[in-house]
Amino acid sequence: MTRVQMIGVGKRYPGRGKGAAPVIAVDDVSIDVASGEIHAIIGYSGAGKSTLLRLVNGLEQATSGQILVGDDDITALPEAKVRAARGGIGMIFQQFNLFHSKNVAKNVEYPLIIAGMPSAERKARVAQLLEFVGLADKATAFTDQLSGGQKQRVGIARALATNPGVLLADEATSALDPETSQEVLALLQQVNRDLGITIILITHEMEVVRSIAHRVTVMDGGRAVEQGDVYEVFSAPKSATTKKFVATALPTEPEAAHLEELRKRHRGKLVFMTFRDGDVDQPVVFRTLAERGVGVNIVHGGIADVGGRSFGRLTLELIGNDLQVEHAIAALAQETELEVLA
Ligand SMILES: Nc1ncnc2c1ncn2[C@@H]1O[C@H](COP(=O)(O)OP(=O)(O)OP(=O)(O)O)[C@@H](O)[C@H]1O
Repeated sequence: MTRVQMIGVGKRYPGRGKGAAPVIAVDDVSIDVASGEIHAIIGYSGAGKSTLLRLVNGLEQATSGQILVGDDDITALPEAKVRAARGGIGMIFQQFNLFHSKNVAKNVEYPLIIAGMPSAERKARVAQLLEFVGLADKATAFTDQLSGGQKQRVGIARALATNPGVLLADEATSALDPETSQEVLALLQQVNRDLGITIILITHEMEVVRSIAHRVTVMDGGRAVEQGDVYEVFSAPKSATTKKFVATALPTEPEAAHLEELRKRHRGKLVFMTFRDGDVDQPVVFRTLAERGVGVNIVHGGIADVGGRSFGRLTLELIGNDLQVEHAIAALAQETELEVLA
C-alpha cells in the first residue's frame, strides 16, 4: 500500500531552436493519491500526462515541487537511490514494451533477475504471476504469438514481479479493442483490490476512467483543471475540458439542431432532467407524472454507470392537457432540477 503525493509539481523543457520559449509541460500540479486508490489522470494529447508520469517514476527530474512515493522523496533522492525506489513502482505501457526475443516467462522473469532473486525462487514467482494474469498456459509462447490483450497481461505480470506498492499505467488499453480493453481494466481492478496496489493511470479515454477509477484529475495545458471523486467530477463537470470528456461518454442534453428534430416528432412539452445517484428518485418522478394524468416519453439521453453509481440525463416529452402538464412541472420542480426546453 503506497500513497503518492505530487505537490506543486512543475516541469519546464528548454525551447527547441534558438531563442525559442521554454515549454511548460507540467505546471504546478498537486495530486494526493491515497494508498489503495485507482487514480486516473485524463487529458487530451499534449496535456502533460506522460511527462507527469515520468516525473513520478524518476525517469525525469521535476523543475519544481515535490513528489513522494511512500516515504521516498523522488525529487530529492540521488540517482542511485531513485533507481532503488523504482523497484517499488511498476509500469505498463500502451505498446506493451515486451522483449520480442524472449518468451513470456522470460519477459516476466527479467525484473527478478535484475533484482538478484535466486533462480528457483524466480521460477516459482513467475509461475505464480502468470497464474494471476491468466496466462499459465502461455509461459513458453513468444510475444508475437499473443493477442494485444495477452501482451498487456504479460506487461502487467512483469510490472508486478517485484511486488511494487504502486503501478503506473500509461494509456494501457489505448491500443486494444473495446472488449479486450474491458478485460484488461478488470484485471487492473483485481490487481488493485486483491493485492492492494495503488494505481495511477493516464488516459485520454473517458471509458477507462468511468469503469475503474475512484478519483480523477483532469489535465489541460500542463495544469490540473479539475479533480475529485469520479462520480462528483463527471456528474457535475465544471471546466470546459471536463465537459468535453463527459460529452464523449455520458448521456447529454440534446444539441440545438437535434432538439429541433425532436420537436418535429414530439408535440408534447420537452423537459430535461439530470438524475444523480441518491439525489433524484426516478420512481418519485414517474409517480408524480402519473398522479397528474401526464404521460411521458423518454426521447433522448439515458443512464450510465460512473464509478459504480448511476448517472442519467433524460429529455422527456410530457403528454397531457396544458394545465395538467404545468401542474406536473411545478410539482417536479419541488423534487428536482428540471429545465423546460424552450
Ligand atoms: N522532452 C521534451 N522536450 C520538449 N518538450 C517536451 C518534451 N516532452 C514533452 N514535451 C512537451 O510537453 C507537453 C506535454 O507533453 P506530454 O507528452 O507530457 O503530454 P501528454 O498529455 O502525455 O500527451 P500524449 O498523450 O500525446 O503523450 C507537450 O507540449 C510536449 O510537446
